[in-house]
Amino acid sequence: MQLLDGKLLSAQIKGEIAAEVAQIKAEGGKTPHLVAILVGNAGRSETYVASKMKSCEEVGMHSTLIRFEDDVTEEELLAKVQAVNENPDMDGLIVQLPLPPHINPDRVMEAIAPAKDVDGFHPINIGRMAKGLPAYVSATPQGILEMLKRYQIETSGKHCVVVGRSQIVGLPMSILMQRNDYPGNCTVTLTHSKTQNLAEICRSADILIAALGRPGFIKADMVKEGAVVIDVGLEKVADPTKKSGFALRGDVDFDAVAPKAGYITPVPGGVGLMTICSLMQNTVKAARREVYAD
Ligand SMILES: Nc1nc2c(c(=O)[nH]1)N[C@@H](CN(C=O)c1ccc(C(=O)N[C@@H](CCC(=O)O)C(=O)O)cc1)CN2
Repeated sequence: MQLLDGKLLSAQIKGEIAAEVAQIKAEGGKTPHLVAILVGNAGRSETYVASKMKSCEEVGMHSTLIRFEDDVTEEELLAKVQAVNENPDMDGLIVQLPLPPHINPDRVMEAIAPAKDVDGFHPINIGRMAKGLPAYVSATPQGILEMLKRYQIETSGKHCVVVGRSQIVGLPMSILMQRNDYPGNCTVTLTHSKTQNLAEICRSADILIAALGRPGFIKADMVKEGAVVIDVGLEKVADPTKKSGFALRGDVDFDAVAPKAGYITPVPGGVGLMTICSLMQNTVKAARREVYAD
């Protein structure tokens, strides 16, 4: 079994981004600028946004955090999105999810200018990605592709099973793994809560991507010997053995599955860290106007 080490890769990638940003600056170009909007403080959103801001600083990029209380109205939020859209100094904009229940996330995502949508959640970016056109690809799927590439994992002709059909991970991942490119050219099965014979389908996977948000759901008897196992889950679970009283767990029962897997991502230290790197990479692209020209 080989560990797919997100910590190691993200340190490498951040070094590469820092070098690219330094070069842009040396050539008199514009410093990439990421704006994050955080509404309230649901779950671990505060931690994730803080990590995004810190990463920008580490690679020499500008960042701005805009905070709203939980009771912000959708109109107020949309007005701020519009203001960032119109600000030429701001290259990329993300709105941290989840949003409070009174705000429609689809309406907010659609309000972000596609050229600044570095999360790749706007329907135009999802559609362009599906058609294989230049687009911002959502950060977690892009981070997984980067991981497969950097560990030179063969994907062509393999059976890739994606567990979970979320719009930000499962669905885009299934589209990306079937495209005629590397990583890709897989035969893909996208599974979800209504899928029958899930364990059997998972057992037939050469590449198993678990993104359903249920800690420890993927057990050893659901995994083929030698499979590549990618764990997107990240949940806080009670753990009395820890000083904090909790631990972070993925969707895969790591201790049971690891001895059977060919490659496996740890949680934490796997896919989550790659997500932040992809966001940085997309923001550099946005500053360079690589995906959408002015
Ligand atoms: N606007 C967005 N909202 C959300 C996204 C997203 O891509 N865009 N994805 C997730 C959360 N997420 C990014 O925002 C995210 C999740 C995990 C990590 C990460 O670094 N994980 C570390 C552990 C960190 C910790 O909790 O201590 C790891 O896996 O090692 C970064 C970003 C939902 N919302």
